[in-house]
Amino acid sequence: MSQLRFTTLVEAPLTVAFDVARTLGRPWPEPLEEVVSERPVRDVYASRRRNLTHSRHFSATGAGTLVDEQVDWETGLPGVLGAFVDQVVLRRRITRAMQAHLDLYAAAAARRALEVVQVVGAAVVEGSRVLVAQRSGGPYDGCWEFPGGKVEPGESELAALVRELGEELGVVVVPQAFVGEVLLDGVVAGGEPGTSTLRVWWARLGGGELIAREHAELRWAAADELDALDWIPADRPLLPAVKDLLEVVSRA
Ligand SMILES: Nc1nc2c([nH]c(=O)n2[C@H]2C[C@H](O)[C@@H](COP(=O)(O)OP(=O)(O)OP(=O)(O)O)O2)c(=O)[nH]1
Repeated sequence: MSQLRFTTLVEAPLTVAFDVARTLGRPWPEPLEEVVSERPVRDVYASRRRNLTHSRHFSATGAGTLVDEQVDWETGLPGVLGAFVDQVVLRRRITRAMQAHLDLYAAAAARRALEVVQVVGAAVVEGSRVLVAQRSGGPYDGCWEFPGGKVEPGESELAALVRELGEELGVVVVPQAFVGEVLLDGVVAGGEPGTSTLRVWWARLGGGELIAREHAELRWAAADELDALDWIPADRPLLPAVKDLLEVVSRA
């Protein structure tokens, strides 16, 4: 079996990176059959006739979505001819097709990302506790969340994080590192349901006095208290990463 791997960093949230990749289709004219699809993290396509498999894995990073692709193929032709076709002819064709496709894809995803409202949240850590906030009013009334909000047009994600925490809690925060990203399946700011995501950053307090200006309650929660809170459901997949963060920060 021959194999090629490609990685592309796309300036787009997970959902956009995934959806645009699927809309553009495969780098080959020949249709492939879908084998696995787990939006927004993974898809696998295969062609039985050519014995070719194309897998993509999408993961969130601080700089955007990392798309990891792998192409496996085997013509099944015997002997030296088979080795030549697999190792030289097809390898060259697949490389060329992928490179042309990936340039177009990254540009299309970055353009589409500008139309999607992004939400940022902060995991503010002090010692071995993280700040959690209870929403007041609206569809998630009474649910716990990471304080933050929507990124405004033209604003950077981290500028939005600092602004939102200043507005909501009266504090200055200093972002430290990216924690994780989850899909928001509801409508955010009138956008298409399921396109926005929440990206959470570890942050430290840099000044000011905490005040709940918009929330019902603020609480410093230890790792073993997180699961029992009534979270906005979309946030739950982030809890393992936040617990890991608490462990690392409290040990440092
Ligand atoms: N801030 C925050 N929002 C979250 C979380 N989880 C989650 O699903 N959301 C959703 C709820 C809202 O639909 C959207 C964020 O909206 P928001 O109301 O907090 O944003 P905002 O401060 O910019 O709001 P606005 O009043 O200016 O419209 O993201 C979370 O942990 N933190």
